[in-house]
Amino acid sequence: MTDSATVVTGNGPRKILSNSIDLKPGDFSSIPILDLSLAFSSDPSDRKKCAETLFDACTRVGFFYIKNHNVPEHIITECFGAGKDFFELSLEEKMKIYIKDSENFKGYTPLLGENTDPAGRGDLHEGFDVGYDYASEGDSKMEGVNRWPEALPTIKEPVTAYFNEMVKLGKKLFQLFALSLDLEEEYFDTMVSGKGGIMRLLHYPPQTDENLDMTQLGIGAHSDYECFTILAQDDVSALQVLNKTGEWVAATPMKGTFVVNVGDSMARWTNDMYLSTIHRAINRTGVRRYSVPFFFGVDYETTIEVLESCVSEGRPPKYKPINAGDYIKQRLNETY
Ligand SMILES: O=C(O)CCC(=O)C(=O)O
Ligand SMILES: [Fe+2]
Repeated sequence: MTDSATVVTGNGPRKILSNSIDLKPGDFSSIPILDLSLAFSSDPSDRKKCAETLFDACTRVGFFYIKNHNVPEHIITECFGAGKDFFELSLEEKMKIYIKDSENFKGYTPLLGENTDPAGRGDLHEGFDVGYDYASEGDSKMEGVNRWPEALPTIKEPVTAYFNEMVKLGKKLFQLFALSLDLEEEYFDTMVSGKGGIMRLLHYPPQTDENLDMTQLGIGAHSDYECFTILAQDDVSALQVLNKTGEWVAATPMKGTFVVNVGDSMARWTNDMYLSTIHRAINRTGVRRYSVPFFFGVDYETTIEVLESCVSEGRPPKYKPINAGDYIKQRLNETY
């Protein structure tokens, strides 16, 4: 195994310095925490202060925790419960809604069914993908209904409730991103109906040291495609974030928080001022791990173009305008 590797991102290949399994402190050795109670304050100067912390986190790390996010605890617990029940179904039941039988990337991905890192042998997780639930109408690029397991219809309600909470929270975060970029707080409002959200229930079985191999991780090194991801994790540690010196930093689960990270689409909007940081997950704990990432982006008809506030003489636009739907669909096609 060489010490460096190349990770394919939505914005081109990126060389990473360290391909080792070890965790070490590097240029950032911890992930900042954002207190969202300031973002919910009626005082604009509180919201601006929160946006400044977000700016620091996005330009320096690309990852941050959020606390005081206002998502009711029971909605999160019930969604994790639905995930556990789903993954306990037989493979035969789960394969009835196999993601590759769907034209719009909804349904089940079995173990090793996905290969986040093209150099890897497949990811050691299984997943269930859910999107905005609207009947086929209009010409949106990712239109379509969700696919629920016939044998477990009860999961629809808690999963949908969680999805709707994430849309609410995501819209709030978009306002904070706008403020942090010196835009009107409402700048993204008309572009984020929630239809550009993708949610995944994930299950990572434990990996023992004997079968641990750099070509087969829980999820291989990658960047996310959308604007940002809101991740709920249980209390089992697995997520690691790559810093600029090539070292992996653990995003240890913290009670009452979500982990948020910048994705490739936001990197484009911001001319790479905001970092779409590479990350991976390895579950070496000996117990099962469950997580729920929610990838939030602008509606698929939106044009993603470098924001004026992120361009200067010394920093000309690095990216051409691109249609959000085409961009995301292309990335999903590369993964599945
Ligand atoms: O499960 C995790 O901790 C991370 C998942 C992730 O990075 C992804 O699905 O893109
Ligand atoms: Fe990710």
